[in-house]
Amino acid sequence: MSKYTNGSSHRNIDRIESISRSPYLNQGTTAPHSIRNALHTSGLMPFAVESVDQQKKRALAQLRSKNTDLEKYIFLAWLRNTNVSLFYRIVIGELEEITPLIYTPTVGTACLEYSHISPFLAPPGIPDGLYLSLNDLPNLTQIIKTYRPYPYDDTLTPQIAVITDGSRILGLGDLGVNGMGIPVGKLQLYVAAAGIDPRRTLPITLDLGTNNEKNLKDEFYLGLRSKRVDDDQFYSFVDAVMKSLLKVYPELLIQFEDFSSEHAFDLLSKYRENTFCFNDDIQGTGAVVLSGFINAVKLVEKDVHPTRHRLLFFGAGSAGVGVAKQLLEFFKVEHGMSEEEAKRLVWLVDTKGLVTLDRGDNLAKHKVYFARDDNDGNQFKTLEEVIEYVKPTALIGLSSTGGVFNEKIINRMAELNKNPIIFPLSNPRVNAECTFEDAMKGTDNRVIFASGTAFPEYTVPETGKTKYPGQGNNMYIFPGLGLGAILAKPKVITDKQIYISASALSTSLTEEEKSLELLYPVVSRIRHVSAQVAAAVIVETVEEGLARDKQIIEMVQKDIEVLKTRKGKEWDNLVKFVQENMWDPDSEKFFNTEELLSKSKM
Ligand SMILES: NC(=O)C1=CN([C@@H]2O[C@H](COP(=O)(O)OP(=O)(O)OC[C@H]3O[C@@H](n4cnc5c(N)ncnc54)[C@H](OP(=O)(O)O)[C@@H]3O)[C@@H](O)[C@H]2O)C=CC1
Ligand SMILES: CC(=O)C(=O)O
Ligand SMILES: [Mg+2]
Repeated sequence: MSKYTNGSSHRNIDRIESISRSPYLNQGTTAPHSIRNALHTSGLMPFAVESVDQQKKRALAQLRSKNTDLEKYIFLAWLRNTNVSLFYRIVIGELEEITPLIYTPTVGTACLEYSHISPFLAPPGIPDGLYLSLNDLPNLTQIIKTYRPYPYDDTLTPQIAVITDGSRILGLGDLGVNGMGIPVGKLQLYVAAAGIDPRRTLPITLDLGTNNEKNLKDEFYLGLRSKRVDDDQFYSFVDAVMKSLLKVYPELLIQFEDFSSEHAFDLLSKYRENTFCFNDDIQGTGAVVLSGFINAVKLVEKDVHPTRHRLLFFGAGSAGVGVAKQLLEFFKVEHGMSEEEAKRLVWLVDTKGLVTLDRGDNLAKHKVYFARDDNDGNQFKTLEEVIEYVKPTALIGLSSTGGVFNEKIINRMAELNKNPIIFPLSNPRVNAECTFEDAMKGTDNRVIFASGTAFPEYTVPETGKTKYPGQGNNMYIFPGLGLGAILAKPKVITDKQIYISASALSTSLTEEEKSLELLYPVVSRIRHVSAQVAAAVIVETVEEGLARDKQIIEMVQKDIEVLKTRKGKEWDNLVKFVQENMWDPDSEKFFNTEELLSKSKM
């Protein structure tokens, strides 16, 4: 006989057990004795009932006692998988310290080690994310339906899925199923930075094999031990996953993440017109760099007219081309340039040198749009040669090639420009094209800088003045973009929503941040910034007639003109509305002791 057919008292015991073991509902050492009695957990921990502050203090002390960032990552994963509220309380309270531990750079180290560490990240039965392998093809819908990260809390359906196939994890290449750290990390930022309910997030890794020999030879590698499938199998598997996902969760927002570039572009163009989805590396990165670029343009405006910029992209993959396309929109929208004129401001470099139409190789589809045809037959192989030819005002690194912006390159940028814009955006830190310190030293401290992974501030020895690097990472965009879309409920994500998220991020800086010449707001403000990005996305969605949430349509439509200015009390009210809809580990709305007690008696 099944345990569920064994009478109501057994059902109640099952329920009590799943509440007390739920990483979401259990309160650990802060649970009052009334709760411990009701949940039959008295005696399972020492007598003391401590305050939330004390519980946080202990967790932080433990975290800080670890010797390496990977140990900290493992500790934090365990904490998240055993006590959700405590984990997010410390993340939200210490964003600057903890973001680099759950996201880039440490998530890169964790992904490299994922098969070695993942069995130790959570208690049995608590999954880190959903793995879907080629062998699951006949059962996809059933597997998706039964995936339950937190026992008991199964009434809430996921709102956002981040999905990867592990084929291009940060700048680390093909990591196969070890890429799971990325969807897991991104979704933690959705919770911490934008207040998506953690129970409504769905990290997914597709296992279609790996071409990573190191993984294939690693005795502990946990994915399929075969080479990646061909394109036909790839696209039909992804299609089957998409269909099953949307069958089970029709309203789900899907974020494509860290797919190899050609697949990334193809998947986006295949699904974007009819599915609620976006690609973070192409569109999220495009938006975050656009935002930093808008602020950089303002800083150098007195020396370089905005339409006179010359943008050199080192790296022509999903991120490089995605960013170039987004910057093109800026020149068109803000400066009235034609598409052809704006396109002329962009030069791409890949492993073969300057991307030109007459280079003699078969260009990948996504490179053709920006391939130059005005090079008079000349080909430029090295970055030095291209810099001499282009004389860029901005050098943007999305190549995963650590240190390639060497002293000579940085010095040359400083000779060519009063304030060179240098963005080494590759992740994790070891893959950044240069460090902030090198960029400062190589430009007599004149650089306008943003990197994908945070670098420490730099104090100029001669003046004692401290300068702060920008962090041009899509974490400033995707949480707010996703939250705005989830609230407004359009059926698709449009280019205009992406553009507006960049614009809203660029105007979200405080006067103090502007006075420090920052390109991005400080990370500790990311929750407020995401609310602003979300509010702007909501307004744009209503403006485009795509919003489907009645309350939002009513609220926004009547004040739409003033809301578009992102100023005034109407704007403040909309941001407040967004904030009220954000999940918060300290809110009674989400953790209510009385409710817990009544649930245990049901
Ligand atoms: N800051 C942020 O928010 C984000 C950062 N990124 C980072 O951007 C990087 C690139 O991502 P993505 O575009 O998807 O990756 P891809 O692998 O698709 O693209 C890398 C590009 O760099 C080129 N490249 C690699 N090595 C060299 C070299 N030695 N010289 C010249 N060109 C080179 C490649 O050339 P070829 O085409 O010839 O192979 C390719 O065009 C990653 O490190 C990723 O972490 C990505 C998204 C967001
Ligand atoms: C940040 C990010 O999305 C990447 O490096 O791929
Ligand atoms: Mg990515």
